[in-house]
Amino acid sequence: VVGGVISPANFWKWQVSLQYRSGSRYFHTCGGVLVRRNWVLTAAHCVDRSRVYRVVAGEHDLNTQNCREQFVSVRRVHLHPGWRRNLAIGNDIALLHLSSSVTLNRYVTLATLPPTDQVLSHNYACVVSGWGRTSSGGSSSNVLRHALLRVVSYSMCRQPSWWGNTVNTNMVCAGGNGRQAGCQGDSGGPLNCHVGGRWVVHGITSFVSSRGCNILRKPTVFSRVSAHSSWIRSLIGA
Ligand SMILES: C[C@H](NC(=O)[C@H](CCCC[NH3+])NC(=O)C(F)(F)F)C(=O)Nc1ccc(C(F)(F)F)cc1
Repeated sequence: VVGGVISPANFWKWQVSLQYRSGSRYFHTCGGVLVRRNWVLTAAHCVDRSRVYRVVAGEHDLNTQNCREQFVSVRRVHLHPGWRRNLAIGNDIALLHLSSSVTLNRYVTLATLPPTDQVLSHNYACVVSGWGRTSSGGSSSNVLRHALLRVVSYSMCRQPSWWGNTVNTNMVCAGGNGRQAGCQGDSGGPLNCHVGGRWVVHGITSFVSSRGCNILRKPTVFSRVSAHSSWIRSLIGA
């Protein structure tokens, strides 16, 4: 996250770290969102390589361990059937079936998902969270960070000087002010929006400009969760 702050520990209780094994160690590669005790929502581009994955719930500082973290392996990766490995086509979303269920407690809770096809209006204030880079081309963060990003309407996001036809209606654009942004390593994590008195995950972090993360008029682009309700429900139930 670029232009953000360090999150209070375990504030985003549905945020998980998605990690892959290399040798005998695991490395953070993406964020994820806990949607059931044994299901995690993430970005398809995070998991479309055959690797051994695990998720860590209750995580804050990737470099320290306390009693709050829960480490769970991934039993099966379900890529969205419409994922074509082209960010512009979209469907950059996947569900991870965990090998066991995490324990819900004061550090780990389930995300609230939006009603089908709910679209937030232009300028609605949301928050992106993650352990990704803190500047374009910079290093990632050991501690969870977040930044305020305002929703950019689809009509504005689709303007030629913005994202043009790289974005479609199954995506949410947010930010683009040249200061705050998601960045590499935040992929798969949540766009958290406070709606009706509670935090709701409206987006799954998908892409930023290849010219940099916090580029003016290139908002961070998220898979719109409310566009994928039926697919999500078909796997995790109502
Ligand atoms: C460097 C930049 N990285 C990204 O946007 C990566 C996803 C990369 C997946 C493939 N390895 N996502 C992020 O950095 C995220 F954290 F913001 F989500 C990028 O590739 N941007 C990009 C590439 C292609 C297109 C498209 F083809 F759709 F025009 C749009 C953006």
